[in-house]
Amino acid sequence: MPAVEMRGVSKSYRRRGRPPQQALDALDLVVEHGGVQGFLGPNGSGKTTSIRVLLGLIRPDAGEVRLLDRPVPGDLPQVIGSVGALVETPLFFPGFSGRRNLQLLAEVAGLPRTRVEEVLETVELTDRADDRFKGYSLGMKQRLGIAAALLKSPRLLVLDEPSNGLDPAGIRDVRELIRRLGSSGSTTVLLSSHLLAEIEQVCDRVAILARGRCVAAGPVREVLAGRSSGDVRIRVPAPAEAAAVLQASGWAVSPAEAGLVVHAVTAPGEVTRVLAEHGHYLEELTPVAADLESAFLAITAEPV
Ligand SMILES: Nc1ncnc2c1ncn2[C@@H]1O[C@H](COP(=O)(O)OP(=O)(O)OP(=O)(O)O)[C@@H](O)[C@H]1O
Repeated sequence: MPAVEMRGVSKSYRRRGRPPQQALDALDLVVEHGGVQGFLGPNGSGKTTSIRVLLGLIRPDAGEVRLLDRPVPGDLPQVIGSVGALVETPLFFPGFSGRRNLQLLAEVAGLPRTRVEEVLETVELTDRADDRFKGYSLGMKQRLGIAAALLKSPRLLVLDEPSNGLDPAGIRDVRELIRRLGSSGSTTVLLSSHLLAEIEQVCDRVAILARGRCVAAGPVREVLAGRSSGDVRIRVPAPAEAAAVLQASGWAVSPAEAGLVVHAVTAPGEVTRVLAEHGHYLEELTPVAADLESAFLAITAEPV
């Protein structure tokens, strides 16, 4: 049973004097339990809308949504207690300490104070827990927000662009925290981001959104490996001569560090054969993986 299932979910926003804006277009999305699932897409691709539909904050026009195996919004009351979310900058009392703010939330939720200490520990704010919230850095404020979302020991934690607006140290701390949460085994983390590096560093799996649709999904490595650039890097003892041989056989070749890159190769064995026929024996041949940036651009640019 997946943690999240969205099938054929559509949502348009009505706009005064203009045609409606289609934010989700028959979106299919499945998030399996455990680890960190990235939700990657350019601005306006529908990430926030999906999350708002998932949390029952807006109703979709069509489609089915299941959260922890319960239909949403129908069974939302039964399931929302197992979901923690940080969707906007959380509101805390600025003059109260981080600890006091969490204690108030815990009291409202009927949770023991020991839980406050546990989540402070998890987000590494114990040392600063008695300082006033208004004196916290943005990164600390964000980590306190994550602590608040963790109070209920959620099975699913939804974080919408948690690094937005943070300085590099804050970004690093939040990423480390998300990685730790994902590897704890008890919580599935759904992390939306438009930052490729963040997804690459933090996530186990990724779903890529473009124009309100999921255009690629799977383990981060597989989604990217499926987008190999078609280039191969080779090492030969005489690169200049080998390049001339390959060019004469119709390949585009460019020099690379310690060798050559042969472009748009469909059968690497052909490169080996042609070179061997001309007395050039390969020392190394490696496919060049598409870097994340170009894979992402290629995926989101494809017509769907
Ligand atoms: N309340 C709204 N009224 C009208 N259009 C909206 C509204 N909210 C979102 N949209 C539009 O729906 C589309 C999807 O927006 P959404 O915020 O879900 O995307 P996103 O991937 O989260 O982008 P971002 O990273 O910029 O927040 C965009 O074209 C956006 O302009």
